[in-house]
Amino acid sequence: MTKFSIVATVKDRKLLKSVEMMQASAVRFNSSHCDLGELESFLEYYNRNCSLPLYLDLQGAKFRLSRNQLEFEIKTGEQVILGSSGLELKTISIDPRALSYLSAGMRVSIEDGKIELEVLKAESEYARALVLRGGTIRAAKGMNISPHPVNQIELSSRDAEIVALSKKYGFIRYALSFVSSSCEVTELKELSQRPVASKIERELPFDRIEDIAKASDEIWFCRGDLGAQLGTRGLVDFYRFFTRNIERLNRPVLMAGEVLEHMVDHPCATRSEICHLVDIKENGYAGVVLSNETAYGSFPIETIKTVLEVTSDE
Ligand SMILES: Nc1ncnc2c1ncn2[C@@H]1O[C@H](COP(=O)(O)OP(=O)(O)OP(=O)(O)O)[C@@H](O)[C@H]1O
Ligand SMILES: CC(=O)C(=O)O
Repeated sequence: MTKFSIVATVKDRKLLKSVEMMQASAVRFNSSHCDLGELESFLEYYNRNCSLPLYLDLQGAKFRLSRNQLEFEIKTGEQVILGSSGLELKTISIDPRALSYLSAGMRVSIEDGKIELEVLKAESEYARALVLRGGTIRAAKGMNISPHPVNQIELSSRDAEIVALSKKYGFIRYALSFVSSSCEVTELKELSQRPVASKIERELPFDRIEDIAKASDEIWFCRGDLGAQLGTRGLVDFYRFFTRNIERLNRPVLMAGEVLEHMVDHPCATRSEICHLVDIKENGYAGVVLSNETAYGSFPIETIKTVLEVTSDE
């Protein structure tokens, strides 16, 4: 029987040795959180020091706040600016592609729904929004409007540059965010000649997901963004339908997003997390992708240990 995969996200080189010693199956590094120079030096180090496969996560069609965004708190009930303006309000610097889609009344979610805004007024350079649920604004965090308005048909120039600098490494594979068609995946595979995991992060007709799977080596079911796109009930309905049809995809499918989220700041998982983890395995998922738990959580090694303990066949 194939081993249940554990992909551990890291944000720098510090955890690599321990992740390898814990027998994780692969490492994930998100290219959206660093500049190309930092990425190159991380890859050089990885090449010399880690023998696990490395998924390089590409932004694809996903919207994010700017990497230069300053950190600050926003409070429920206050107004903020999205984009840039001279108004005396806190300014959240968003993906320029997103601005043209904003209109009054639209909901904007930041960091998988931790922060919620409602657009009050949209201009060409900026939008004014009311904070419905406050929190801390941080650089490069994901942003969602639903339904996601961008269907990418080719790689962005930044993603193509990342592929050009990374594909020489034999340990590299790619995880492509917000995929909506098989042609994006085919382009990436042809350009890189490397395996590609397609991240399902928005609702798509199942036959489209089947097409994407045919072009991909692996599928990741990404609950963080799916939850922001679909809301609670929508996520549950999509998850149930997807899971019942998982065998039709004929590819390994990994579960990503809040797998053992409680362990970001607690040494143990909740009972419901561990029971759900074993259900995921029974339902045909081939593994999990750990995100916050290993990227910045306080108990990364304990998290990997817990997944091993719950999912091992012995
Ligand atoms: N290279 C990095 N540098 C700094 N912080 C990072 C880096 N990689 C991850 N992080 C931090 O860890 C968090 C989790 O990383 P991860 O890539 O799983 O999340 P994400 O930004 O929500 O993207 P995705 O939705 O693609 O998972 C990030 O939001 C960020 O705060
Ligand atoms: C992992 C990821 O991208 C998500 O859960 O949205």
